[in-house]
Amino acid sequence: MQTIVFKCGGSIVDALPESFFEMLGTLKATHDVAPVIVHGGGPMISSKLKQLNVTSTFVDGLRVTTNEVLDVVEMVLSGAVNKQIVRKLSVFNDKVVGISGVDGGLLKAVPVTKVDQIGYVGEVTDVNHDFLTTLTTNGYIPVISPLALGTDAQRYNVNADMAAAAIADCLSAPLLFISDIPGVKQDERILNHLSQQEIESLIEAGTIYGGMIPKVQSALEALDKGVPEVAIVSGLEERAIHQFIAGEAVGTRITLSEVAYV
Ligand SMILES: Nc1ncnc2c1ncn2[C@@H]1O[C@H](COP(=O)(O)OP(=O)(O)O)[C@@H](O)[C@H]1O
Ligand SMILES: CC(=O)N[C@@H](CCC(=O)OP(=O)(O)O)C(=O)O
Repeated sequence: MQTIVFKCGGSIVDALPESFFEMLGTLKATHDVAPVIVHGGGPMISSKLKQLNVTSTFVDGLRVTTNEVLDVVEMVLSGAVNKQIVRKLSVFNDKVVGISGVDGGLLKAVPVTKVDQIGYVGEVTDVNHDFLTTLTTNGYIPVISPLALGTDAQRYNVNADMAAAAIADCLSAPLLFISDIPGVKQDERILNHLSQQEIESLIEAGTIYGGMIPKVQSALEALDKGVPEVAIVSGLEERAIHQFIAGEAVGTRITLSEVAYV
């Protein structure tokens, strides 16, 4: 049985069709693939913060997270968004379990170091492999919200792309980023393939910006640690997800070095 990590971005969660949940919910039966789902919810957090009159800003695609912001992040991600995905998947599979990275010691984190004064933003240092594989080998589909535990019961807000990459690394599983765009674009053209060097120049040039920065950086980090395959696709392209499972070219495929795109 193969495991694949699917990261569902907050940008697309609400627009995902029923057929998407059916495909993921029946993946074990149809393809002998165990899905592990990691989700975001950035737009939903921003909208709840706005409603509560709490200001929040981003640095390089990461949300500056005060304790007040953290309360909202946890409420929205581990509450509303997580349970929405669990409910929609449960129509097609009884064994869907929604957890946050805080549960079962799933994700351990330390404060991020590459950005100053960003507050309670964590980077994952440890993933509980036993816990995850106990779930997947018993047929459960984990749906994971990206909060993590530090020392002294401190919670951290982890960018969902970074959490998904750490989980894919722990499971040595292919990683598919499901977003609201069909791939990384340059001048409105989708780039079918991106190497580390190309990514660095596109960030430098401002062509890759905002939430796409942690996505491509997490992809590179995952590949560097041995994750076999990483791609970015739109959640509205059902065929793309089937093609990824079949090992075919989809969306934007990311690799460390320049290789001929097959
Ligand atoms: N070069 C690029 N190509 C495509 N999208 C880009 C690019 N640079 C930045 N983006 C932005 O990244 C967004 C996807 O990242 P994000 O909003 O964080 O999505 P998700 O919720 O799926 O993690 C796109 O909707 C787009 O606004
Ligand atoms: C540190 C940080 O930025 N955390 C993210 C977590 C949610 C997320 O990553 O959601 P998307 O996948 O929809 O972007 C945030 O607070 O928005």
